[in-house]
Amino acid sequence: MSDPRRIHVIAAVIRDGQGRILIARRPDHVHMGGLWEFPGGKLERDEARFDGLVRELREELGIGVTEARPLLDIRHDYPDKSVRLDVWLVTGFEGEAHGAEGQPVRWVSSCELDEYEFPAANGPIVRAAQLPERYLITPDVSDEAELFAGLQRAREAGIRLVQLRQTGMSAEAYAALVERVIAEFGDAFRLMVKGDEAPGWAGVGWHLTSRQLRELWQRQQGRPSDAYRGGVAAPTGGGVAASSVVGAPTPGRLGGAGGTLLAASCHNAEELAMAAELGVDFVTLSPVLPTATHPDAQPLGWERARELIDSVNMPVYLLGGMTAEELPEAFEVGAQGIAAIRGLWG
Ligand SMILES: Nc1nc2c([nH]c(=O)n2[C@@H]2O[C@H](COP(=O)(O)OP(=O)(O)OP(=O)(O)O)[C@@H](O)[C@H]2O)c(=O)[nH]1
Ligand SMILES: [Mg+2]
Repeated sequence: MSDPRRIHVIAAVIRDGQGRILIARRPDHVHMGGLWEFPGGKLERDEARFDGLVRELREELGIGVTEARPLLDIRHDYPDKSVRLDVWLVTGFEGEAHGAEGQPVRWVSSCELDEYEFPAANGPIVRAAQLPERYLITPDVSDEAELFAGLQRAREAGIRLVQLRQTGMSAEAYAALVERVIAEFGDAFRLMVKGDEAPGWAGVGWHLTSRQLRELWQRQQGRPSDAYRGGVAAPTGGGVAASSVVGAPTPGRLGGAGGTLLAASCHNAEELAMAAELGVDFVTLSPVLPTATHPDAQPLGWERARELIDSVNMPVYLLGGMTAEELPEAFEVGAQGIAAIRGLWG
């Protein structure tokens, strides 16, 4: 299972009370020298992961970790070495972080992360650092006032990522609704929309159905990246974010937190692999638990969810029977967090 030649690295996304994140610059002479990184280093033999995290942050930054949880676990093969980047989110620490080994360190907002150059493996880590732990998918509601009241409650509950999922609407009516939601909640939410092509509104992301994911993946096979990008109608308003990750293996990607997020709905290993190959920013994986809306669907269960999350290097939101109560279990199996319709619709 685990390859003994793969180097197990613990890295930390450290978030302060204002939501800023700490990055450090790697010395010029080391592997990936001169690039920015999330502080951390190699786990020692027989060392527990949390102990390794605490040790590395004491050595490199002079801080004592008091609160942390796993954020993302990725495997990456550089030409000269293979790493497992075991990334933790640190939300509590004692002491003032400083470059204890002489390295420059900087506190930056999550959007500013896009402006720094990181090693190639770091793209998904940057995305995980920028994405919240709850992803609200709006339920079908009969009237717009009810929808807006629910969105207002979501905003007050601190929800920041929302998919506007209104079924049975014409494309025109849906587009008009999106514009009213942007006018009312544009600053509060990262909005994700459905549709046959990439949305044209600045900052609004596109959430692919699994059928669209498959079509997009098939169209991309054997095509140069430009053809792919042209083929899916790259967003006009938001623009395509320049990838800040050196040598990122994601030709033709539409994603980028500063630009337009691209997400996909996945249900199995095959769809997850397609999403990974397309370089989407994040996915939902469902159904994890039985739900009233899909009583016939066979739920994955937590252990299968864990295996599937482990098979890809992307932030995964678990969907299906999720409420905020399931968050600790979702983190435990390696998820970015939970996605829900009713479970997050206060
Ligand atoms: N700490 C850290 N390492 C990363 C990141 N991204 C990434 O590809 N790596 C790779 O993971 C490995 C981590 O090694 P490191 O140099 O930090 O290890 P360390 O602190 O234990 O130092 P050491 O060289 O003194 O043993 C390097 O090959 C580095 O290129 C990141 O964001 N943070
Ligand atoms: Mg290090």
